Amino acid sequence: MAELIVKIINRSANPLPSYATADAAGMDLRAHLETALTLQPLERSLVPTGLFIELPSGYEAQLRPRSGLAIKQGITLLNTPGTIDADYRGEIKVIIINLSNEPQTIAPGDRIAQMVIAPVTQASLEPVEILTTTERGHGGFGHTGKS
Ligand SMILES: O=c1ccn([C@H]2C[C@H](O)[C@@H](COP(=O)(O)OP(=O)(O)OP(=O)(O)O)O2)c(=O)[nH]1
Ligand SMILES: [Mg+2]
Repeated sequence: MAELIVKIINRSANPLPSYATADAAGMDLRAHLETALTLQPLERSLVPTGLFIELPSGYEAQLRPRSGLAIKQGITLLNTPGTIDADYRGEIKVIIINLSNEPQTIAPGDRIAQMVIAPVTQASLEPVEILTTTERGHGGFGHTGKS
């Protein structure tokens, strides 16, 4: 696999994110918190990571939920996938929300999300009057049925 260099500053006491297995797609991000954070049902919070990255131009970082947190605690990312632009120099923060019926607690250092680095394609828009005809046409939103 091609190696891509991402510069990183870590202002937290947590270890740097890393790939947990040989072919893991994402690196887990940890909460940079002083004290535990409890979210009431449907409450959301912007959780700092203490991490600042510099991506090469032409790449983004996507912040995605962790499935274990989602199924066990109903915690997900409100804006999934969160987008970290290559020109962003601020702290990476994670917007978590508690979609369970009970209060849920995040402890300092907990792994709250995963970060996937992905290539970006920027497009040029070409204004036209007519688009090409297709079999699908305007059909969408369940147009082809369920089974
Ligand atoms: O979950 C997220 C989403 C975004 N960001 C940072 C990095 C990203 O480059 C910047 C802007 O994100 P986005 O474009 O999603 O937010 P916006 O509401 O459009 O803000 P802006 O007007 O600053 O682009 O905020 C995060 O730290 N966490
Ligand atoms: Mg934006």
